[in-house]
Amino acid sequence: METDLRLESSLWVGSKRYRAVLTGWHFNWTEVDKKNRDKKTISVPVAEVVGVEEGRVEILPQKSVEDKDKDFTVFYVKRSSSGGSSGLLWRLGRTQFSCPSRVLRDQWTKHLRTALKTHSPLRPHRLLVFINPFGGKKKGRKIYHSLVAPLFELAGISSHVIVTERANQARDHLLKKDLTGFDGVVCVGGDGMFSEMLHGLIGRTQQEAGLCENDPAVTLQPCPLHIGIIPAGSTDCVCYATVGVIDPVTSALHIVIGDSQPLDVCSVHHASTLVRYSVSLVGYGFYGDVLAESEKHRWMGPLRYDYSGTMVYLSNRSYAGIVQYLPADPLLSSPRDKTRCLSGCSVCSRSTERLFPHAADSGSLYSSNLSQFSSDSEGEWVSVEGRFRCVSLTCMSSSCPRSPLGLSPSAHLADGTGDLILVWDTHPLGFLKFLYRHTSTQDQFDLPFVEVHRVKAVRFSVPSGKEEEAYEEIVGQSGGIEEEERGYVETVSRSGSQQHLAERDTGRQMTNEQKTANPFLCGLCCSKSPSVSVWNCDGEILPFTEILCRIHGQLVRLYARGIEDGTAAQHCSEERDKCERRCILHK
Ligand SMILES: Nc1ncnc2c1ncn2[C@@H]1O[C@H](COP(=O)(O)OP(=O)(O)OP(=O)(O)O)[C@@H](O)[C@H]1O
Ligand SMILES: CCCCCCCCCCCCC/C=C/[C@@H](O)[C@H](CO)NC(C)=O
Ligand SMILES: [Ca+2]
Repeated sequence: METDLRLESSLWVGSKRYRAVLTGWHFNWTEVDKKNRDKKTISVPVAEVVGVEEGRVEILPQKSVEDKDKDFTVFYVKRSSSGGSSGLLWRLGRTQFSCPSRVLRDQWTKHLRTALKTHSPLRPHRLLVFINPFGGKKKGRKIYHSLVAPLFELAGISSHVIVTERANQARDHLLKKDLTGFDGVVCVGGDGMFSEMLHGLIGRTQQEAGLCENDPAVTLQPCPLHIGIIPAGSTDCVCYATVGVIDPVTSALHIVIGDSQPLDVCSVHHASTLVRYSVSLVGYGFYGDVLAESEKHRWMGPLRYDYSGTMVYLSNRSYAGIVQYLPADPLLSSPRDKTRCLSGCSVCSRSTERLFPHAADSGSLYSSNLSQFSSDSEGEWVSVEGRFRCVSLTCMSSSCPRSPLGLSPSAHLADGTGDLILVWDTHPLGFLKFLYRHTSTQDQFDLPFVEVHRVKAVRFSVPSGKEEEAYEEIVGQSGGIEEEERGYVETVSRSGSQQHLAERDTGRQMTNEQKTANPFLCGLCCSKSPSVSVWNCDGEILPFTEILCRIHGQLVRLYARGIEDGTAAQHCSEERDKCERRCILHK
């Protein structure tokens, strides 16, 4: 009874008879009672089948095969609801089937394997894995070998593993070494390790394409290799924001089945030079200060962020700045439209068509000649000046366990824009309210001193008097912050094009930047407030204050699928669980 990939037959799970059907996209099995009536159906998308093995196979705690020649075992993604994860937590499901004959068993295994190949074209075959042995609780090696490697083996993925011996080893490897034959790279660590992957892969891709990363106006080439993140750090924000949970097994399963999530990347430039790339937060003021303060208390572990957050909050600082931004098209989406970027997000899908208009013709996302920035940069820049508690630019929601909806709950992972959040100076209780709203579902933008703009580029500079003032602070002649300057400065002006803006990053500014880079680092221990903060770029402190940021739509791809809508995914999984429980009871 088979046509192409379709296969249908009776199979047994334990003592129960099932009618099993492979339709190409789905593998279903329906319990049939003694009167031939259908009972519950379990349906697994072929794309979520991890592996198919002959015999009765277990892989945990270690691989064992009972070679019954009429049996086969199917491993697949099973959604778990434990810990309130709404089905975002994935586990390896396993069902052992018995066939009436060996011929039928071979037909099933052959058809299922062919269906996998046909319907999951992005499954990796060969991966380059970097483990940071010192990340987080220093469990990277153990996490990889006990939880991840068995899943890779089951899925037939061969991996080349490098345990790093120094910071930036992974980045340098990706920049210089032969990467032929690899489908993707995987980091086992935290956001810092992910950042190494990001810089290595983007840099390598631009080198090979002959593009200059320093020029913010250049359209960068998207990276051909996918990035997988196995969370094993003390901050795993990128993993949380793209998968929805911080769990090595879930992330390994997303890699194994070849999920693909494009991601916007922000390039940060100073004086016409690339400083860093970011996917999450580029933040000045509060978030920069918290990071700088937390560096002094690394020994506290992840608790250092809470401690430093409190200290910085109590220090009650605001900073003068000029923020210029290039708004994104307001007709496409808005940071206050109350939507969430979920798996299969329509805003991001429409952006793919806009960002890669020729991809459908050529069959590849990577072969189109992009002009996303140049064509859209015709829009006008907006300029605001005043004192800010914080200035944050985030390419994604930047959700994390501390702030489950994130810095900008309606931001999109892959729409080619970022959200610029301006928190003007306000009284301490107002700012506390703003911070507190990050932890709840209350709208953190519904406050009179907060603005949010969906943007394609941002430039930040310090008012000219402040540069000199900051310099004087270093050499000990400064007068500090002038009280009457706190609060709004109602300047909204229009300035020239992005090209023009880049040209205005002069050598003179760079000299002053270097002068102003350091005073904050001793800020909290000094009695006087510094007049400049530092930039927090995905958890790294930038050495410059005056920067230009530009968002590059979908520059990299992760082995992830964004946040799934819990209810739909959960329903299928619960049905599957019920069936498995019944089978176990009847054994
Ligand atoms: N073998 C190594 N020795 C020292 N540093 C390393 C090594 N391998 C990677 N690193 C660096 O360690 C930094 C932190 O690593 P990672 O992000 O994996 O862990 P983390 O615990 O989340 O980090 P953090 O301590 O910043 O919270 C990264 O920026 C990376 O460059
Ligand atoms: C009164 C309660 C105050 C609680 C304030 C909680 C605010 C939480 C906001 C978290 C934002 C996290 C943004 C993400 C940052 C990452 O990019 C970066 C890299 O890991 N992490 C850090 C710590 O900078
Ligand atoms: Ca975005």
